[in-house]
Amino acid sequence: QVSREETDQLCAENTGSVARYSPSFTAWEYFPRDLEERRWPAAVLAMYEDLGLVHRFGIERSTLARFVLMVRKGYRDPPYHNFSHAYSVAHFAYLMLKNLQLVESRCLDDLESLSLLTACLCHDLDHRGTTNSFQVASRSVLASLYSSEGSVMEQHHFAQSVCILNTDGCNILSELPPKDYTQCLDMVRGMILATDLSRHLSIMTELEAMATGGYRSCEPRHRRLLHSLLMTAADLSDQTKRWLSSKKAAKLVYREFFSQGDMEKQMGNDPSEMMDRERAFIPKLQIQFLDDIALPVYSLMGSLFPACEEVYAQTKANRRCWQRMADICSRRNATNVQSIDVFD
Ligand SMILES: Cc1nc2ccc(C(=O)NCC(C)C)cc2n2c(-c3cc(OC(C)(C)C)ccc3Cl)nnc12
Ligand SMILES: [Mg+2]
Ligand SMILES: [Zn+2]
Repeated sequence: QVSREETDQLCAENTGSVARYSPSFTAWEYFPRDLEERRWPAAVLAMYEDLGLVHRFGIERSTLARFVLMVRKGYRDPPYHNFSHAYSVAHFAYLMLKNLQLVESRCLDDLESLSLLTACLCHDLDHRGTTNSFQVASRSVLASLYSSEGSVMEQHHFAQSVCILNTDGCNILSELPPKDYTQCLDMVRGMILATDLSRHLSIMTELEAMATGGYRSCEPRHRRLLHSLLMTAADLSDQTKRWLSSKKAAKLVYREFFSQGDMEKQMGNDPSEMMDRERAFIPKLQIQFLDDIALPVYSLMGSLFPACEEVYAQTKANRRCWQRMADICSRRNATNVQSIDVFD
């Protein structure tokens, strides 16, 4: 649980305007992890307030403070999938809501805005730094619980979110009428499940059709598709920031992948190239990941929301940097993660 003084201290924080955290807090290029770590919970409170969600849904400040502190406690400390990732993903959702005016333009309503920010904050709760397939291969408890429906980790992340909401004094949705409460939880569940890569890949065709034909807010399917796209755009947002920040984030992802690969070797299994520190050539893998997964997401965002073009442009710029690194590294035939440190 969370101590009383911690909650009171956070609650007392005059979170005030978001400019207190940085003059560029609402800029696409702002890297939220540049804010000192102990101020992240206060910045999350400020985002809920700045979006008008505290007032609109009658959220008690102390409840929101306890909720955010419980969520922070609910994250473990793997290299990448820790609270700093959750906080960054929530910040990007805030940027999209703010800069694309998703509620003002009636693409989303208030309840979807509340669901999106909350889903982002909770979307990787209790992550162990290993993938869904590793859960199944290692016969983890989570696999025994969830592998029949797939999305093992994402189902667990949602279950953990519900646990926190059901903890005394942490239910930020308690003032919602029953219908809205159920709808919000249902949307948070769909949004968290949308961050399973295989689910994302399975809706790419529908997303492209929606981007070509235009978003129709009157169609429930379009709204669900938009929820999913916004979640993946937020989940990958490290790749839309300046080069050094996005490269550093990528290295943390590979630190997780490589330690999973080490465990797979100990289990007598052969890890995929991406997980194998002996075989992986990160620049090439990153170019593949950006081309196959990240760039299409921001290209779709750019075609649905012109104000998002610069995000797509920065991600393309980062891909060019990986290409330059691939050319230089392969000339020096330096292959593994240590060699790319020379660019720090
Ligand atoms: C820098 C960076 N490189 C990555 C390289 C590879 C992969 C990967 O999973 N490849 C699997 C093969 C089968 C293609 C993910 C990477 N990745 C993610 C990420 C994205 C996720 O899924 C959504 C958000 C739905 C796209 C889910 C989990 C993660 Cl860790 N975040 N940052 C990264
Ligand atoms: Mg995840
Ligand atoms: Zn994530």
